[in-house]
Formats: sequence, C-alpha cells, structure tokens
Amino acid sequence: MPRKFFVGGNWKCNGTKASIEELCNSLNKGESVESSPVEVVCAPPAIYAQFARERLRKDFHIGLQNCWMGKGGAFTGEIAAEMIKDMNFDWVILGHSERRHISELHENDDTVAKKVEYAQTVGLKVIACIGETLEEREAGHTQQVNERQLAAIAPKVKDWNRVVIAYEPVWAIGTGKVATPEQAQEVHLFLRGWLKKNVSAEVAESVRIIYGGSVNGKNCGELAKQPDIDGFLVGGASLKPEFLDIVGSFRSSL
Ligand SMILES: O=C[C@H](O)COP(=O)(O)O
Repeated sequence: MPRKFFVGGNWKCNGTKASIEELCNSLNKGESVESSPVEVVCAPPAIYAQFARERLRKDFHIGLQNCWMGKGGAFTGEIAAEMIKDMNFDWVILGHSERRHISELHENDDTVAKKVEYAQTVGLKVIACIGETLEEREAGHTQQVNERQLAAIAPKVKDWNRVVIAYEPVWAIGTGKVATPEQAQEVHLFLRGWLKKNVSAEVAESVRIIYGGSVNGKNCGELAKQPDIDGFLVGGASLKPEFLDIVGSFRSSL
C-alpha cells in the first residue's frame, strides 16, 4: 500500500488572534483534500490551538508542538499529553531540533524518547523529529547522529502507523538553505534501511518519513518526487498562503 503523503505546518511560537484568523482565511480558500492522498496537520502555539481549529478548514487537522513526558501534575507551565487528547487533538510534534538545541530547552534523546513513549500511551499520534547539525554533517557524522536519534525513539514506538518520522537537518531550518532532493533522499533511504534492519521490513516500507528545513512552494515539488520522501514538516512557509502549494505537492509524489 502506498504511503499517504503527510504535510505538517509547524507554526512555532508565532501568531496573534488576528494573524491566525487571516492565515486560516487564506488556507481555507484552497480546494478540499478530503478525498486526496494527503494528510495535513497544522500545529499552532498551544494557546491558539482551539482558536485555530474553530477557524481552519476541517480537512486540515490541528496538532500541538510539544507535551510533557509523563502524567500531568506539579509541572508548572507544561501541557500533559492527556490534556491534548482530552481536547480531542490527535497529533503532537516531539523532539523538534529547536527543543533539542536551544540551550534553555535542551531536550536530549532520552527526554524525546520518554515523550514519544508517553504520548502514545494516551492515544496521541506523534511527529518525531531528528536531524544533524551543520557541524555534525561537516564532520561526516550525518548517518551516525540520525541513527542515534532514531534508535532512541524506535523501541518506544507501539504502533508505527501512528508515528511519522521528520528528518530535519538543523542547518536547513529557517536558513533558506534547503537540502537538495538528493541529500534528503540519501538520509531518508538510510533511515528506512535502518528501520528494516532494526525493526522490520514491514515498518520500513510503511512508515512515513517526511523532510523539514526551508521547504517552500517552489522547492517542494522536486523533493516530493524522491521515492523515500513522504511529505514535509514546514516552518516559515506554513504561515503563508504558499502552504497550499506545499500541500498540493503530493501530486508530484504520485
Ligand atoms: O518544523 C519545521 C522546521 O523547523 C522547518 O522550519 P522552516 O521551514 O522554517 O525551515
């Protein structure tokens, strides 16, 4: 069975009621993807999640950008996975590189693994992010870093149909320096190979591996043609009408 194309919009820490209303209005103008082979999830800042859901077209789903690693309780400022589920949001992004590498946040492989494990126990679907820094790439450690990050997550996954892996090279995020289709394909193929060897051939074949890092309306088509790229996690361009072009790039993958 072909893997269903997946496009995530990570709105990061951006937006006001007014700008989100405007964004939703422009995204609502695109043709419905209800019966198209593409799944779309937009992740606003948590405080605007419900606000966005009330305004955004129903064929685009709403997810969250992070959650706490266990059951809720005395964890000031955190949002528990149960709360996300309780509010009927299905998806959460975990292990984003900004949460791994911004020194004040500093999530490590273990933190991300705990979050991935716990989010699934309450029934959330997970977009799990991995990716190497520029220094790691230049040192020739791209495969090693991605393998390490994937290996931390993989044993925690209960149902691979409910997890999407987002390969996001840190050097490509928000820099305008997108990975070439060949660079991205090479890592995606490597990740699929790792899954085949360490999880199962079925999982390697069925899991969606999406690319993130300076994806826009112009470069998405060529990336989407790559056999192991199953969609995108989009930052900056998810806040613009061109997000619709990125959603439409599922056609290039067919
Ligand atoms: O989660 C999305 C990624 O961080 C990509 O962000 P970007 O499209 O602004 O480079």
